Amino acid sequence: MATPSLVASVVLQTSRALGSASAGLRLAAAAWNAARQVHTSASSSTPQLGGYMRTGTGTEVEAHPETPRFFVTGACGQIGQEFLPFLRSKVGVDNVVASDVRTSRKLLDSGPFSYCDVLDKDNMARIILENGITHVVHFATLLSAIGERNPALALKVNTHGIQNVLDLAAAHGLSVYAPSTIAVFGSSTPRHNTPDDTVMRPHTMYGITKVHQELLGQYYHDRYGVDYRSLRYPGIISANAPPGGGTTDYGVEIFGAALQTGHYNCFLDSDAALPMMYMPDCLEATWQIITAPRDHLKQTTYNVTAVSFTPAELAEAIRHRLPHFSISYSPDFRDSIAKTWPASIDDSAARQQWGWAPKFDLQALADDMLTRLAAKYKVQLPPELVAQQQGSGSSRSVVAAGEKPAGTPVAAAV
Ligand SMILES: NC(=O)c1ccc[n+]([C@@H]2O[C@H](COP(=O)([O-])OP(=O)(O)OC[C@H]3O[C@@H](n4cnc5c(N)ncnc54)[C@H](O)[C@@H]3O)[C@@H](O)[C@H]2O)c1
Ligand SMILES: C[C@@H](O)[C@H](N)C(=O)O
Repeated sequence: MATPSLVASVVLQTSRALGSASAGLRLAAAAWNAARQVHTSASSSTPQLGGYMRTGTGTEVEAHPETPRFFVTGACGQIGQEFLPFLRSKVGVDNVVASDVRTSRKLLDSGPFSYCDVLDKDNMARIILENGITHVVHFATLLSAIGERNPALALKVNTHGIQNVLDLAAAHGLSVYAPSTIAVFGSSTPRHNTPDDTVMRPHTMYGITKVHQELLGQYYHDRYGVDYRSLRYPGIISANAPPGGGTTDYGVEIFGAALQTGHYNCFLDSDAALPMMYMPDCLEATWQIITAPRDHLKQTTYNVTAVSFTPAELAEAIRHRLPHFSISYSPDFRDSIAKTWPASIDDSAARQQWGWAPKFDLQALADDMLTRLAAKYKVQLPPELVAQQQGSGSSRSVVAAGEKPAGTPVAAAV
């Protein structure tokens, strides 16, 4: 069966090749709409057009909109802030409704925004119906460290949030993308090259709620036909938005400290190896899984990674550009969490089934972070890094599909 994702992604790729963005979007919208009607009528998930309270029969007006329309929860977070402009550049500003329980001037000025607490299912239903939403991107979550500070709230937000999203998806025939995490694994999981399908006995409340999310997504897919897709992100490193309270946050903080004070006191120990990814790779992976042809996907959740490194190795990559940078270590409870997570993960299924291939290795990531943050903090960078960045136009290190990036070799990240 031709899925909306398949048809629209083929059309988007074709239009990209033709170099015509607006024509491409129109084509994609038409193809998406045609395929979506086939998909919806053939799906085992019958939209309850009278709403989930079954108060009437409703009309089809909002069920088959002209274009894919996205609703993003937790849009003010580290990933949401960067995914929002990325997604809007692909599908159009007005086809993406951002939401969160907080906001910013930038977010409000950038396109449609609605206040939405993911615990409030009625409000979420209202936004979905009023805006003709077809896809939910669910980012609203409490991360690992903040979750250990308030486990009861993490349990509530993380489990009820995804349940509300999935219930509404089943009721209204929506597709759902909700990321998972390497935190689903625990100390009894194989720690190196961790496969997709393995022991999941996490020790944090965050990890427990994400195992629940993965299983619930699979259940709604199998039972109600919900097109649920998920990636297990590693730690995400980004220059624009600050991280939201996780164990991998050191990987962002270290750059600000290096440029502003020349020293960083790390809350993980020097040898705490973790899988990581730079934000541009995270955005691409997310778009790729959302638009991947349904029949290419053999599972609902995939491991994805780019590079594995320890705090000491990241410090070395920074010192390569800023020789005076120094680091000290004061491991706290986050180090204990990190030690229960994989040092590296196996993402070969993602590579084989839908073509996942990261572009940034450790040094490329470090160089790009330093360049962007130096501009933000108005700090002078070493001339050779400036020259190299200007010369290449970008510090990307393209990694061929199926290869591991050239950072720390996975086997050595022990
Ligand atoms: N950032 C990473 O390194 C990383 C790694 C693995 C997985 N993930 C996953 O990616 C997703 C996004 O993570 P992030 O790093 O952007 O998180 P974040 O903490 O930066 O952002 C989460 C957002 O959710 C919002 N939120 C919290 N409670 C809410 C509620 N009740 N209703 C609505 N919004 C609420 C917060 O205000 C915040 O803006 C999460 O599912 C997370 O598990 C992130
Ligand atoms: C790994 C991930 O899920 C998040 N960055 C955290 O540390 O909690």
